[in-house]
Amino acid sequence: MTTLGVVDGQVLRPDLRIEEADVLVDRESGEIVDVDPEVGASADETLDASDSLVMPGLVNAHTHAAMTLLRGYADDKPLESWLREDVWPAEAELTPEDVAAGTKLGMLEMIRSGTTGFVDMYFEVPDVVAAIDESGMRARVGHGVVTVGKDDEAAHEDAAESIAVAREFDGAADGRVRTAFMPHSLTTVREDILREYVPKAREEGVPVHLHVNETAHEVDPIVEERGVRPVAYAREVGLFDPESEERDFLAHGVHSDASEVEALAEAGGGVVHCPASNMKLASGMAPVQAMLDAGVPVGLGTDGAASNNDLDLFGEMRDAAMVGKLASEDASAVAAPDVVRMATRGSATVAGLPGGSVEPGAAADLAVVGLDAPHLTPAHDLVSHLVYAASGRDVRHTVCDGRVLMRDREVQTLDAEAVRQAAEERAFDLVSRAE
Ligand SMILES: N[C@@H](CCSC[C@H]1O[C@@H](n2cnc3c(=O)[nH]cnc32)[C@H](O)[C@@H]1O)C(=O)O
Ligand SMILES: [Zn+2]
Repeated sequence: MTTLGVVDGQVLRPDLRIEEADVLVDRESGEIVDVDPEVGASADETLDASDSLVMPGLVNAHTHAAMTLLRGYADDKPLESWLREDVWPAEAELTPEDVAAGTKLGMLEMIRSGTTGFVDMYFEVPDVVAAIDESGMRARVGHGVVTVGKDDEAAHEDAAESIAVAREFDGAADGRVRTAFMPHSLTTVREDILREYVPKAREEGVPVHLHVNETAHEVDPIVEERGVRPVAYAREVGLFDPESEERDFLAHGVHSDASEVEALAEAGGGVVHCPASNMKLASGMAPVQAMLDAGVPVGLGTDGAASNNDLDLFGEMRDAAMVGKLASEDASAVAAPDVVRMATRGSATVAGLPGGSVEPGAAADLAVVGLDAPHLTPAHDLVSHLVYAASGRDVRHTVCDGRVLMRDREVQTLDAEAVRQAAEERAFDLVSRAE
């Protein structure tokens, strides 16, 4: 066994207590071996965590990583016109090389801000997987299916591709890549396609991930046409099936009513809360406290960088706490400990990825947050600081699967300058083709 010791720090334990301890990691298995004072000093490789907090690596449970290329390209519009007028026309011009460059930029940003795992819905999945392999991160990926505006043959092709890439890449990058079938949403994918392909996802043993109840425009047509709410309709086509071994999970769930929250809790369906995107597109405020109270598994996601506009989960934690209180009209709602759980174990659970807790036997996915900064002084309560005062820029080191991805704010696996330059050139070229 070759070991990594994260030494001399304070450690955020699964019950959210803070302990002074080292974290000892087996680099080969990628697991945490021990969490105890002094156990890291004699490790083969060490990371200094003095004046720092060692916490689980954050998990971004819903994003479109390559959309970093469209960061700041079209702002201040609601979802439907933003997608149809700006985003989809630009995405129609994307090449596999563009997607690889955008995904790398997104991962660079995530590693720098302490994120070790993410869920990605996009296209050109083989190129996305190759980029993930290189970065050392962990992810659940899928090909997003849209059938609006497509003829029968093209709709089937798109859905079949989503199933095919889910089959091919599950377990790639030494097991760090998992997959899902990813229909875009209940209103952008036809019913017959859902009914035919959800069972195929079951046969492959992969979960289903999609956008649900993001805006009122996604609810009304379903209620009008079918007389049932979107989550009930989703269950009719085979989603969120409690008998299935895989946990299906939805992004947003903003306009979920009490019956839908209850149904998700009962079925074990996961929700990825994306507060910044929901505020920026004025989609609404998700009933997150009600979901937590009902026992729905809730994780946290940034959504794409074009509707956020960054991939920093620390900002997302702050937004989740703030908008959660506003939505509940209750300052005690969506409290800091709930939010930290959401961004770590909650997201890992919903996404079905390892990680999310610092304890022996858990995946060695870690973020080390520097505490010697004015905005983190005094340290009355570090859980509070993580949510209300810290930002991704405070992260010093990032570890995933036992491997150091960032040491002393230098990313080790990707060439930061080259990634930034390539993404910028490709982004400018992309939008000039789209105009
Ligand atoms: N194969 C599909 C691509 C779907 S990928 C996932 C899609 O989600 C879109 N997207 C990004 N953010 C959001 C959001 O907040 N709500 C809904 N869709 C989004 C994104 O632009 C991308 O087109 C096609 O041919 O168009
Ligand atoms: Zn999305």
